[in-house]
Amino acid sequence: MNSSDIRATTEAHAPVLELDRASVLRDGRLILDQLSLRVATGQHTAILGANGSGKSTLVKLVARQIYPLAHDHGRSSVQVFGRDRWHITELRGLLGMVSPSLQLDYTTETPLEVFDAVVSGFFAARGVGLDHRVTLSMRQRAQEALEQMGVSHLIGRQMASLSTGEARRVLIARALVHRPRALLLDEPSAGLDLATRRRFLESLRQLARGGTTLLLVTHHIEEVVPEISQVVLLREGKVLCHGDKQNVLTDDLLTKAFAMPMAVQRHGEYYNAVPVE
Ligand SMILES: Nc1ncnc2c1ncn2[C@@H]1O[C@H](COP(=O)(O)OP(=O)(O)OP(=O)(O)O)[C@@H](O)[C@H]1O
Repeated sequence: MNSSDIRATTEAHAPVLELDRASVLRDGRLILDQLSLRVATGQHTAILGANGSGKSTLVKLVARQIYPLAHDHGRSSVQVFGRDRWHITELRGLLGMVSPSLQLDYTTETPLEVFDAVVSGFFAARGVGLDHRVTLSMRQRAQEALEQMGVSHLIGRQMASLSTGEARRVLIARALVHRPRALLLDEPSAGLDLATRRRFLESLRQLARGGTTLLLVTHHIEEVVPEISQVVLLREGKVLCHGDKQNVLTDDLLTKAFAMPMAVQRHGEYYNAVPVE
């Protein structure tokens, strides 16, 4: 099945993500404990939590790198675009993913040129191999995605030579070659300076406005771009609270989530939180 067939057979209105009491056990420890949440198409969402709250585990669960405990009633507790079974390359066509560990894989010293890094997204491969048939339309799409992320000037450079912010944009361009319905971004602005972070967040806003559902997993409240309406707070592998951003980003709830007195600040359409002395 090619990616357009997959798109056609995947319900257009199925939620991006639906967790129904999903639990994950690792090394005998319950790391995610009966997590329930729903992200509808177009419902840009941030999943926030302190270190160790279970964010990376949740990302792995959605990416099908790990599996939840089975329910007695048989229905899987994790549905992505209305399905629980996915071939990973099929899933990438609909749900683009960028994470710090992916970035590490693509910026090692093993040579990889920027355009190849992006166009090889069509083959879910690291770079273009002899058995890959890169069509003209793939090339055009890769070029468009690089332009969309403002990094087409980097074509010809090696991935290992890019700054953190440049590499992050290139990897988002790679995820965008399929025109995914949603993007799952794990700690997207980690390692970016303040100005680069703001510019980067502006490009995420444009993607959101263009119809790509954003699913942001982070402990940085300031990454919650204005388009994000829903916030899920995780604490110790459980959903502490989820709902509209203005009801969740409160002193009281963030104090509980981070186990430290916190004060929420608003800067225009952005939020921040600082520990209270
Ligand atoms: N394979 C594993 N075996 C045992 N414990 C694990 C395993 N993977 C994660 N954990 C534990 O599960 C908890 C949640 O880990 P996870 O990496 O999901 O948290 P996180 O919210 O992503 O943290 P951070 O923000 O620090 O990356 C942590 O206490 C971690 O030590």
